[in-house]
Amino acid sequence: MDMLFTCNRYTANKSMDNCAFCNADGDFLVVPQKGRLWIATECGKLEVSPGEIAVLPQGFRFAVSLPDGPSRGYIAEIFGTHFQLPDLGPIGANGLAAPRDFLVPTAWFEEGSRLGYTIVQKFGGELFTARQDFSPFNVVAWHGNYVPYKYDLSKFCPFNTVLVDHGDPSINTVLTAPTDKPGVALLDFVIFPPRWLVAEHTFRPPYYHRNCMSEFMGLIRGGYEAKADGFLPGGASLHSCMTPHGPDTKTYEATIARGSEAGPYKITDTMAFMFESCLIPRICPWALESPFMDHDYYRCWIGLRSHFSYEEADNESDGELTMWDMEQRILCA
Ligand SMILES: O=C(O)Cc1cc(O)ccc1O
Ligand SMILES: [Fe+2]
Repeated sequence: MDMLFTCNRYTANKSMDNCAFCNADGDFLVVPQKGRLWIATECGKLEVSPGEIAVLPQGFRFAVSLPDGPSRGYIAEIFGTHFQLPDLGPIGANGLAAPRDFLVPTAWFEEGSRLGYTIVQKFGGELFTARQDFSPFNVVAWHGNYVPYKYDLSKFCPFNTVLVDHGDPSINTVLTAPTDKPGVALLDFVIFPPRWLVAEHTFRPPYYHRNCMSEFMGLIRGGYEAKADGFLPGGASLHSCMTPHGPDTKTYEATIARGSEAGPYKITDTMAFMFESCLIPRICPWALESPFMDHDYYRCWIGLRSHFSYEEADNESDGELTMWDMEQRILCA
């Protein structure tokens, strides 16, 4: 199976009744934004609240109930590989998402006949149905580690710069679906949790950049540090590879006004995330034609002006050659 991915938003106003779903194509990573999900799986039950995530691996049958009524959120789907914890590299043994915080269900089963029970199976991108007269949730015990699981994002232990410069968002990777190329992900699930900003002489919000990855972002709670206006919980943005982006004008001006000596500052009431992929996504007509598409998004950068001062700059390198840094991955302005 080729390594592919999809990014989706879901909305639901009705619990699944006498039916279950199964994805034969790939794994789902579910990010609820509003309303809890009670997910019955063949391995047992998971209750997943906004602020938590669930992974439903390829091939598991599951049924979702909505204890809080209408619900919405985001789903990433990956094909050809599975999610794993990122390699912590120089961070060492502790930090980011800890293995002990990933929770799996205990076995749970139901007995008795369930007439006309429907299994909806996604297979090769198409949906098929099958009828049976019993519940698929008749597994009394299981063992192994290929299993649905959930994770509470508030358990994440963020790392960040403690002196200067803005770290790459990969420092906040919760789960990654790797490719064969080290450091290049089919899909990284990255979060932007509440945390202290302490960097000095640094533009603290996300830098202006364009890069080789495609960035689908969502907001679970509160606001996002790079967008003072317009990015609301439940919304989504897509910056495909090499599309320039960065903080909106309001965020930029407020940051510059604080100056380079801004003291420690805690970002609170926020939980944004990113599905980041090395592949270039195609946007489906449903999304392109949505009445909720923000055709004025570009306006968030109108009025950006340079605060660069030629007099203060070191301009001694006129015409000189300098060493090429082969590691350069991101273009920042
Ligand atoms: O574009 C974004 O808002 C996401 C992002 C955040 C960050 O802190 C650094 C790079 C990046 O792409
Ligand atoms: Fe970005």
